Amino acid sequence: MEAEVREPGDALAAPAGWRPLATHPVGAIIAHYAERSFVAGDPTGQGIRVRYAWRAMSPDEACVVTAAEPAALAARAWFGARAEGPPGHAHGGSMAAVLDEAMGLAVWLAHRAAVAAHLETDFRRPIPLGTTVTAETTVGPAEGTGKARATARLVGDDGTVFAEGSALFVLLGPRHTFAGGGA
Ligand SMILES: CCCCCCCCCCCCCCCC(=O)SCCNC(=O)CCNC(=O)[C@H](O)C(C)(C)COP(=O)(O)OP(=O)(O)OC[C@H]1O[C@@H](n2cnc3c(N)ncnc32)[C@H](O)[C@@H]1OP(=O)(O)O
Repeated sequence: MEAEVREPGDALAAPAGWRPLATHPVGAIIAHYAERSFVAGDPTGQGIRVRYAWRAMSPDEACVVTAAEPAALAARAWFGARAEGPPGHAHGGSMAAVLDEAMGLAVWLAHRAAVAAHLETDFRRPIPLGTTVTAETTVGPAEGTGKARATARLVGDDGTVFAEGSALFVLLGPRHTFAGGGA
């Protein structure tokens, strides 16, 4: 039987100073993708619920210069009973999945469509089921022929850092074939 887990209520709302992702011109496309994704695609389910937000970056903050409107991406993420790993706590894979997608979409927003080539995760503290955290992301500039590094961390509302991730993304170009799907 699944444990009783506190519902997020309004906790998934965008943090102060942030706006829903769908209100950004590129973010609207990303939000469309997120609606179908394994991570954010079940906004009322008992697994992971994720809601993305963006804010404009000031010129001195924007290490990314390729985007027309440099924007930072954050997510609010809630871990429900179906995201369980250790009893009463979030599965590490669910935490890594949130980090991965938040970084990936941050790279999309900063550069263009990309996929993760390499992902690292440090689990710092267990996340009790029913907790809502903020996924904070940073994205570096484009490197070489089309790569970008990103970081993300899952932070509780009391400042607890639950997990940290870093990843290398390959920016998709004409030689890549990720536009379609299915076997
Ligand atoms: C309309 C448009 C729709 C588009 C629609 C897209 C749908 C996508 C949505 C995703 C939204 C985000 C979601 C969350 C992010 C995921 O979770 S994405 C899913 C997980 N990732 C994957 O499935 C990717 C699987 N891997 C691959 O397809 C290929 O290995 C890759 C990553 C595309 C790279 O292939 P490639 O471009 O042929 O690679 P290659 O030329 O060998 O390497 C390019 C560069 O990357 C480096 N590199 C490659 N792999 C690695 C590695 N593992 N470690 C270190 N360096 C590496 C190479 O050394 C090289 O560096 P340079 O020589 O340029 O300095």
